[in-house]
Amino acid sequence: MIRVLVSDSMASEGIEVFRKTPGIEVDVITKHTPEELKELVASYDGLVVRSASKITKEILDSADKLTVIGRAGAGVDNIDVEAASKKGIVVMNTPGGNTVTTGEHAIAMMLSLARKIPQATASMKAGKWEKSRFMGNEYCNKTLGIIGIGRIGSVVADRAKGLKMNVIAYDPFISQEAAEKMGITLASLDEIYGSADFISVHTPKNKETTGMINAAAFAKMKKGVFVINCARGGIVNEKDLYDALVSGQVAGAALDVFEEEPTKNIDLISLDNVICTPHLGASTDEAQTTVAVAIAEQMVDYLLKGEIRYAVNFPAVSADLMAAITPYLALAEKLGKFQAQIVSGGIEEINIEYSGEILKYDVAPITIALLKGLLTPILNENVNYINAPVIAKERGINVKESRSSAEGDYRSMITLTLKTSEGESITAGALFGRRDPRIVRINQFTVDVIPEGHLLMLYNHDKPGVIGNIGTAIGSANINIARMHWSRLQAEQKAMVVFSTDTPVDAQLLKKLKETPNVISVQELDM
Ligand SMILES: NC(=O)C1=CN([C@@H]2O[C@H](COP(=O)(O)OP(=O)(O)OC[C@H]3O[C@@H](n4cnc5c(N)ncnc54)[C@H](O)[C@@H]3O)[C@@H](O)[C@H]2O)C=CC1
Ligand SMILES: O=C(O)CCC(=O)C(=O)O
Repeated sequence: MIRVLVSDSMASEGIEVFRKTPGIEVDVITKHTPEELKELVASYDGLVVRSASKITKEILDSADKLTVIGRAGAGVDNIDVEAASKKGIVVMNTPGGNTVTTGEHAIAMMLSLARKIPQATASMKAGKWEKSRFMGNEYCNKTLGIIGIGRIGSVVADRAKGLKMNVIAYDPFISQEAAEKMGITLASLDEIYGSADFISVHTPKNKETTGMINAAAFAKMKKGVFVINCARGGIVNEKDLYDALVSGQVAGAALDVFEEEPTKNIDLISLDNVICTPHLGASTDEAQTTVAVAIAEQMVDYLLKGEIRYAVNFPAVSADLMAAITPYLALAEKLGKFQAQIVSGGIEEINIEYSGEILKYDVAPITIALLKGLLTPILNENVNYINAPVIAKERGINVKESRSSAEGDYRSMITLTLKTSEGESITAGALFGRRDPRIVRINQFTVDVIPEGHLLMLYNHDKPGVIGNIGTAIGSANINIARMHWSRLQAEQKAMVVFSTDTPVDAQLLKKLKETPNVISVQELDM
């Protein structure tokens, strides 16, 4: 039975998806300390979180069964994705499922902030009628500066335009053309700071954005600016924000997210000009149902069929793309596995050259399959599509992809060049009949080897009688030869032969083959 743990509160519709799937058992345990969670995850195959559970490396250390973590939402900064990848765990999220809801929350926060609605509500509930205390500001014709114009940022921009605001945005990863399509003017950060009356942050939290809105940024902003953060705590430095709010440089702040959650920064949230919500950006019935069902369906498909959708640590592969590239994935994995067994020395660089029809597709997953095949025979650890690139990086292996438009003998070809501490070695693979993997080149030799089962590869001097002697030795060891392919370099008087045998070759026969006259080297390969 496949076991899934839901460790944060999640809409019942999502839990139902797991419950009604035969072969899957789901537990919902939302109250736990980090130590308890660490103990819990050890016995589950899948884990669903929102933002409350912090999935650290320490927690993952005990997660030996875990193959997938699903985030019912967008941000995965509460998950140590690198540690998960290293363990071969897929991390998936549901981008888009709560976009509109969170964009609406940012707008609601902006409107409430400038019209002091929460403060006025609290005052009235305290029995007061303080009409002159809560003088507000109009939005019409004011400038809204959006930092990060992705999914949520663009919803905010769209709604703000409806409020007749002048919208400008900073996002180094969005082209002018894409911004124009959204009807938004791109600006530099300094231009935003210098001209915006409202600034709303919608970037992910990462090394570049952490602390991005700090004292230096506040100093550049227009005096009396309003700041809204419904993205992630820590993008706006809370200490610097406090100072800017107290000095009046910032007229007000609307915060949904905090450096620490639940926040202990009571000084900040107690300020009169701060309004706040406890990370409610995505909290609508609609969004929670959507993300819960989406993540449960994605996880079920992964756990039962190995289908990967919206993984943050694996390239996006649609069902159509997957169907088209599956034979290439198999070929790349075989090629990597073959090459790993014939090279010697520590691998320093891998160069993968793609040519032919394969170039129609995104080759990123094919490269990962090749790395998986290559690293599997070399390492004791369990290598999969998720951790293969991480392991290669950790081992200092430089992975290069290139594309060749040269017309070759095959519809598609993958050529793998390995640079090791002992030299360079090249193999190439192609598909036979568009489906069946073949090794078509081993260094200077042109071959046609089916990379399957037990292979025995011999280099020899190109002299009469060698193949006969080898065949006799194999036959006398009672090993049946299923296939045989040989190739020669006439000018160099060298040849190679690859046998496919029904059973593995033992050490005694290997020794005997190595001692056979004119045999240069012998290698057995397990495919
Ligand atoms: N408060 C809440 O409940 C929720 C918060 N979020 C948060 O909202 C944020 C945005 O989410 P989405 O729009 O879905 O993400 P997205 O990935 O669609 O958009 C993020 C945008 O930020 C831009 N960006 C990245 N680095 C930047 C930088 N240094 N400067 C300026 N722009 C930069 C990217 O190019 C991208 O366009 C994330 O932090 C996410 O975690 C998301 C959902 C709910
Ligand atoms: O699950 C939640 O309530 C928070 C959503 C969120 O922050 C996200 O999706 O990034």
